[in-house]
Amino acid sequence: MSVAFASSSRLAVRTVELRDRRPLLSHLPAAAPLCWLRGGDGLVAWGEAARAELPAEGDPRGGRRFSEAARLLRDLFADAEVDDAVGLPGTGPVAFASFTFDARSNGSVLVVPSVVAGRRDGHTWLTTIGGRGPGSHPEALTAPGAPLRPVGPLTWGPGSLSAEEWCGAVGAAVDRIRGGGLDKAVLARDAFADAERAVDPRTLLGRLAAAHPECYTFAVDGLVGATPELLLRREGDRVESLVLAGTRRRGATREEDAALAEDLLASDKDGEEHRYAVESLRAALGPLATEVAASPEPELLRLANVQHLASPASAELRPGVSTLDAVAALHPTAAVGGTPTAEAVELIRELEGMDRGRYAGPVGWIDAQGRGEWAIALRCAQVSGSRARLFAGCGIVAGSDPQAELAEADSKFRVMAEALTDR
Ligand SMILES: C=C(O[C@@H]1C=C(C(=O)O)C=C[C@H]1O)C(=O)O
Repeated sequence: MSVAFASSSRLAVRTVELRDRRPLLSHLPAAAPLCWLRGGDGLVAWGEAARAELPAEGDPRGGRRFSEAARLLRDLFADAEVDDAVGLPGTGPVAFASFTFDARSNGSVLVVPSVVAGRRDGHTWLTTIGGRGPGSHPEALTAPGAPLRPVGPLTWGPGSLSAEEWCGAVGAAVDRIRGGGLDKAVLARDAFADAERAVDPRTLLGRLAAAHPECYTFAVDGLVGATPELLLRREGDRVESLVLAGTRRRGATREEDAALAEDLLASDKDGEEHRYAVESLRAALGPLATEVAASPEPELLRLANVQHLASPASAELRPGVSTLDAVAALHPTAAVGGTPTAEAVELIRELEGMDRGRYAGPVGWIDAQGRGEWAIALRCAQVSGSRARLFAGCGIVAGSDPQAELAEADSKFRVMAEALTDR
C-alpha cells in the first residue's frame, strides 16, 4: 500500500484565540462538516488542506491503514510552518480520521481540514491550515453559515438482513460459541432511512449533541453519530479509555429504570461479556504501556436510550509509541469484535451479511504532538445525499437470546433514528 495526500504542499498553520462564545456548531458550513464535540467543547472543522484514502488491506489482521496514516501525518506535520498562539491539545495542525472496522474494507479516510474552530477549558480558538500566502483567514468564521435544514419525511427500509435473518445469525453465533470455537462475537445490523432531499449533517449533529452531551458527537466524511465509547484519549504519554459492554434499555419509570440497572449489574452473562472487553484492552495496551490500570468492577453508565457496564482505564505509554500505534493495537476491542479477536472477526464476516464500513472502527482527531481523542464509531449512520445507513450491534455470548439482542439493537438504533426525526 502506498498512499499520499491529495495535496502535499507545505502547510502554513495559524491558531489565534477568539472571544467568540457561540456554540461551535453554529460555525459549521453544510458541506462536508467535520466534528468532534462533547458537552460543548471540542473541534468543528471544514475544508480540506489535505486528504488521503487508505485502501483495504490484504492481511485480514490489518494495521497498515493506521501505520500509513501515522506516516503521512508525521511527514506533513513535521514540515508545517506553525504559528500557534494558544498551545492547547487540538491547536496547531490537526487531522480527523475514520477507519474501517475490517482491514479488508475500503473507505478509511484521513482529512486535514483548512479551518478548525475549537474550545476547551473556557478557551476558544480558530486555526487556519493552508498553503502559504493569503488564503483562509479568521474572517472565514464570521461568514454566516447556511441555515439548518430539517430532514423532512423519511421512508424506512430494511437492512442487509431482515430481523428474522439477523436473529438466525445470532442463533448461529450462539451455537458456534457453545461449540467452543470462541467466547464472544459482536453481531451488528444496518437499516436504511431515505429522505426526500439531501440530509443536512449539521441538523443531526445539533440534535445528537443536545440529546447526548456525555457522548462524543462526531462527523467525518459523512459518518455521523454520538458514541459513548472512548477508545483512547492521549495527552503526553498518558492515555485513557472507557470500556463498555453489557447493555439494558432505560426504563420508562424510575422504578423500572432502577430494576433494569440492578439486573444488568447482577447479570453473569453481561459480566462475562464485559470482562472479555476489559481483558482485550489490557492485552492490547500491555506491550505498549508501562502500566495499565482499570477499575476492578464495572460502573453503571446511564445514557439517554441505554445503560451500560463501564470500566474506565488508564495507562502510561512507553517512549516512542505513537498514538495511532496504540489505536491500531486496541482495534478491534472485544466490545465491537469479540474474543478471541481473529475468530470473532472471521465469524462476523461469515454471519453478518454486510460490510460494516467505518461503523465500529476508530474515529477521532490527532494534533502534531500526538495528542488526540479516538472513539469507537457507534450509534452512527453513514449519510450520503438523501440516504442514511444506520448501524447497531450487540455482544453475543453463550447465554445470549436472539430476541433480546434484537431489542437491544433497536434501542441502539434509536440514537440516530431520533436525530433523523423532525419534531
Ligand atoms: C456494538 C455496539 O455497542 C457495543 C456493544 C455493547 C453490548 O453488547 O452491550 C455495549 C456497548 C458497545 O461496546 C453498538 O452500539 O452498535
